[in-house]
Amino acid sequence: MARNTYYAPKGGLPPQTQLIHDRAVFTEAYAVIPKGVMSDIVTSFLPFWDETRLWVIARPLSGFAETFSHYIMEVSPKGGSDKPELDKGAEGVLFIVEGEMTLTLEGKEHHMELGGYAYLPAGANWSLRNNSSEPVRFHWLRKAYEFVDGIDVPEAFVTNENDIAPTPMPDTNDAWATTRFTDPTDLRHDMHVNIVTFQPGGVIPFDETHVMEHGLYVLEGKAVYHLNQDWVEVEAGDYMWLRAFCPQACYASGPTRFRYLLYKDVNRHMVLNSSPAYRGR
Ligand SMILES: NC(=O)N[C@H](N)C(=O)O
Repeated sequence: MARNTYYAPKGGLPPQTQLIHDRAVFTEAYAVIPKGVMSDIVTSFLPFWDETRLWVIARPLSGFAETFSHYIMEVSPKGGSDKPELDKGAEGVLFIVEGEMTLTLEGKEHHMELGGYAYLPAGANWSLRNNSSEPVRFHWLRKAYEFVDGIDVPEAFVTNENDIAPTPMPDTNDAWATTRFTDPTDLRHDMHVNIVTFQPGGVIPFDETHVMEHGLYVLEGKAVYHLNQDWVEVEAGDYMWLRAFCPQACYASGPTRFRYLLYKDVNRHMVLNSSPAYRGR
């Protein structure tokens, strides 16, 4: 009689549930990085950050299209950085999802906790420390700021999402609203990082198809998202990354509200191939 052969590697196979639920997708139009794959084996580290690890969930890829990078940072007690950003041309947003930390920005200390949001203009002078006894987890979105002659660089600010009233989308019975951290008509800003909230059953009822790229990190709830030609189920902890013009719609499919942190690039000309900037690409 044939004997059984065991192929399982020493560490064991992933549990069956994980195989079923991991829904990672990478296409030319979009990517989905489910929370299940943001595990210990895909962490990164950064120069001049102590007691810190991170998950890089978006980065510029082709040099033509993707404008931003997005990290999930985890800073252990006493960790942080006195030299966090090495690129003087990079602006950033920090958004706290767990724990607390001290941000020193242009010489002023800010205690930041859940829902805390900081805008860091290109060239800002900042450092960060976790003085608490628990890890702090936050999102860090970065983009090369597109300077424009005659337009000032926006000033730094620190706030909390709870201090900002969401703006409802017209004609949605408040089922769809956006917490805006910057004024959409303020042309100093070339990126927006907002929070979009749907009440259960709320929808984006048509395929939005637009020039802005997106990074969407699901903060709460569940939904079915239409991405290009596919319907994808997403829930809290999942990430989606959409290239320019990727058609997108959704409906909030769970019993609780569905919310995500949304990156988009805004308010700037496209680089044309007649431009000297193009030749560097
Ligand atoms: N997928 C989205 O939430 N898109 C937004 N309506 C937006 O483009 O601002």
